[in-house]
Amino acid sequence: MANWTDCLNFGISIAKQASEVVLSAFQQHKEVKLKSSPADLVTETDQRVEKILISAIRNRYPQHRFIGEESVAAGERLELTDSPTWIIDPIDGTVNFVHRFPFVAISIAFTFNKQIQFGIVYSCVEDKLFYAQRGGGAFLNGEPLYVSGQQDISRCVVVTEIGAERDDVALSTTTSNICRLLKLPVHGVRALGTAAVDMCQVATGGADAYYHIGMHCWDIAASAIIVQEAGGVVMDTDGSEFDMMSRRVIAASSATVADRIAQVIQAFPCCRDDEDNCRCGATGVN
Ligand SMILES: O=P(O)(O)O[C@H]1[C@H](O)[C@@H](O)[C@H](O)[C@@H](O)[C@@H]1O
Ligand SMILES: [Mg+2]
Ligand SMILES: [Mg+2]
Repeated sequence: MANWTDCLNFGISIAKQASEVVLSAFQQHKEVKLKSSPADLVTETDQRVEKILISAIRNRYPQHRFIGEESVAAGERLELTDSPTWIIDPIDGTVNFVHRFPFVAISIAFTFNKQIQFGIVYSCVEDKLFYAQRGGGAFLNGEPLYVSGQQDISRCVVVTEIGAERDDVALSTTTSNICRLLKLPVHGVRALGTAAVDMCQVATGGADAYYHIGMHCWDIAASAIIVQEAGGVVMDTDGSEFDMMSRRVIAASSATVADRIAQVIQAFPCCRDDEDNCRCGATGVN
């Protein structure tokens, strides 16, 4: 059984180093480019942080492979193999970063044999380091994390996102899902603007569930294992097993709450991340 602890520790150290780049740019003016929609932004800092992370990892682990949000956006093929693979979102919450809304994270997941072995989500402005290794528990700044265990949907705070998809079908599905949950009722619905930090709230017990349709593997792969190792449940919105490439996810404090949300919400169609002609994450931005 391979032990990836050295990779995890290296990942944490480079996430903290890279966050210095994010924080030094946070208050500065940013040049913004558009990707898949007018709400899907990228800055030079996103691209620079991804290059810093990948070159540092490649230098230490030359045989490892990468799936990086901005590399895919620049046209690199997205292919998950059995090889050790780093799945990187250099800035999760780029809209927040551009607007100086203080929830931006570096998200790094690591897979082997296509199974997530560890995840790191570093919320830079908050200085909150979430991480988990398979079988080793979940932590926030070194303290163990546990989900709320809530079983009653009417006592839940649910986190979701109004993503970058702004076509009529996505918007009507997204808003009707929120209305259906509010009518159950749930205690509240929240959105921080970063899928990774949203989902980590479930691991802390501060939220009881998170769901999203349309995000990408790099948005949620790290936080998925953090929720699982905190005792939570992660699955597809249709109730099937979690599939990080499907662009649909429910993370919850319990299977009861996850199943209830799967009954209530609907998904809009979007191509899989690993679909060859899926151009949702890539727009040839250089
Ligand atoms: O900020 P990025 O890395 O682009 O990720 C966001 C994604 O683009 C949005 O569609 C989602 O709604 C956010 O939750 C992601 O964090
Ligand atoms: Mg993201
Ligand atoms: Mg990003």
